[in-house]
Amino acid sequence: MKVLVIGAGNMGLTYAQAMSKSKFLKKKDLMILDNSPEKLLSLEKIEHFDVYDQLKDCLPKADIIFIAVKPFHSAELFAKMKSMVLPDQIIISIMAGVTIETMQTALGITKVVRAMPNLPAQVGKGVTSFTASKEVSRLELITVESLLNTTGKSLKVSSEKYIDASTGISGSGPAYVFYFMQSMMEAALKMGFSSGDSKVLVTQTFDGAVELFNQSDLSPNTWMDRVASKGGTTRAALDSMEDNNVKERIKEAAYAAFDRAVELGKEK
Ligand SMILES: NC(=O)C1=CN([C@@H]2O[C@H](COP(=O)(O)OP(=O)(O)OC[C@H]3O[C@@H](n4cnc5c(N)ncnc54)[C@H](O)[C@@H]3O)[C@@H](O)[C@H]2O)C=CC1
Ligand SMILES: O=C(O)[C@@H]1CCC=N1
Repeated sequence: MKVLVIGAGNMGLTYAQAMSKSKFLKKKDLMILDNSPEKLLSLEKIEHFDVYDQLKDCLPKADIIFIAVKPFHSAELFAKMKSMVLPDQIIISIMAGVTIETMQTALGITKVVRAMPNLPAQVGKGVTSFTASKEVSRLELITVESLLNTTGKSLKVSSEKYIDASTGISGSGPAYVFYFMQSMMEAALKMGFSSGDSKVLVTQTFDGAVELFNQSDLSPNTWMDRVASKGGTTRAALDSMEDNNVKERIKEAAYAAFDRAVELGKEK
């Protein structure tokens, strides 16, 4: 089985590296294509896969084509690919918003998987939701799932609605966590801690809280109650967040990303 990754950016390169190190693919089974000269230069230093700058040299050899360019580059890319793609090739797209139907029409093929990963894939802790057109067989889907799992966990969803929805939760989600971290680091700095000390206090707090949560069946609400003493400091902080409707604002933000994913799918 040969896999071609188109777009060697944050996500494409992450997936290429994870797949190349997995037991599913041998070195020569993984190809990567980019059209940026600087990117191609940096790829030369990586030995795990063959690097290309022309579709005609790699696309016909691929069984699975992984598309990881920005959504606004997709139409131009599809136009170039259309005359070269073969009916049996499977497309896996991780582009936000771009629908299965759009890809089937633009490429003139039927086997399309839409997936939504996230950036922690870079450290093997990603989560990727995915769904497929009915033409992708059960066996092919098992192969696809194995490839997606090389970057962490995957979740098969029943329709594309949930791909757009998971974009608002897990796809964009790491940025929400970083937003929270940044806010806490800024508060620590304001309280007089050095930037190094602020980083230690905040990162260890996130790491420890997630670890605690993962090692139990308790809900976040229960854990909040364990931290908060009656009339104490944590309650003062949680009350301040409640007074400012922070929870509602976070939900709105997740919906803004969800809505934007749907919108991206309608843009030409
Ligand atoms: N960055 C993230 O956290 C996530 C990104 N995504 C999706 O992944 C996709 C890629 O995002 P990033 O990796 O962040 O973008 P990026 O900008 O880092 O990488 C895109 C790469 O595609 C290349 N490219 C553009 N047009 C091309 C073409 N016609 N042929 C070959 N290569 C081409 C660019 O040179 C660049 O190296 C996007 O569609 C995004 O929606 C999905 C989930 C998370
Ligand atoms: O911001 C974006 O559009 C992409 C999709 C999910 C994360 N990054």
